[in-house]
Amino acid sequence: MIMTHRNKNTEALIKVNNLSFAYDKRNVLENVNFEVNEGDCLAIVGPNGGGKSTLLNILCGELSTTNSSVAICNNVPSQVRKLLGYIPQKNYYDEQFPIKVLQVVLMGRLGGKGFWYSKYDKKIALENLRKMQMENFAQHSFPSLSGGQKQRVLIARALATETKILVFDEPTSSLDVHSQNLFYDLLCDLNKDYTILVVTHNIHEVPKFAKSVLFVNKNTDFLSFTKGKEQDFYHWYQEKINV
Ligand SMILES: Nc1ncnc2c1ncn2[C@@H]1O[C@H](COP(=O)(O)OP(=O)(O)OP(=O)(O)O)[C@@H](O)[C@H]1O
Repeated sequence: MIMTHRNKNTEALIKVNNLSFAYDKRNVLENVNFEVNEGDCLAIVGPNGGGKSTLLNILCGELSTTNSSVAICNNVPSQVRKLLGYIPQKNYYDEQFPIKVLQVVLMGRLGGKGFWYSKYDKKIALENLRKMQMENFAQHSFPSLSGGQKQRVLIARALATETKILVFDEPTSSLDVHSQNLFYDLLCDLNKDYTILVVTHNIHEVPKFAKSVLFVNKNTDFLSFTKGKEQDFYHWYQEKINV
């Protein structure tokens, strides 16, 4: 297992440099440093309350920092929100609201231009539904889909923003074992075209998809993952969690 340092030949997509963040003067992230290269598939792990969601919110531009400690493609996150496609753990639609699958994906095309979609937007939405093998569900009611199908639609919505980085928050928490395995196959497939970040508590699933791992517990530690060296990863994780 090779620890911590990255190949510097390519410029990192995400650069975090001496990031600290506090809620009400209480630091929840302290002196955080890491980089994510294009094509990486990064698992973000750590205990409850360690700061994973806070870090994601900063990367997605939802929480701002006072200095220039975070750069996405050399920009401040809030200026390049479209570069990160966030796929939430749960969907936040009212389960009774009769929104169609295609309308959910078209939301990925809203970009400060109001609720107006062009033919091109519709083409992009349908193309991404096809990629997720959900094209035949375009006119179905979104709330009527299964958890796994909803997840594929939400991925299609993120892809429709023409994003570079896909960000998953606890993606397998409501999936059965078969759907989890299908999801990890899908993740590896998506990773051919997109850089991926996955927040997970499912440590035993990490070796199925991760190329690197970030442990977050106020501070962070970064690990490059080597296939076949899973035991090294588990030891590293145990050491971190027992501190
Ligand atoms: N909006 C907020 N205001 C004040 N404190 C907050 C807020 N959001 C999170 N916190 C606190 O910040 C700390 C980090 O929370 P965060 O949700 O980032 O951790 P996490 O690693 O994502 O946790 P989990 O694994 O439980 O989802 C926690 O102590 C939490 O109580």
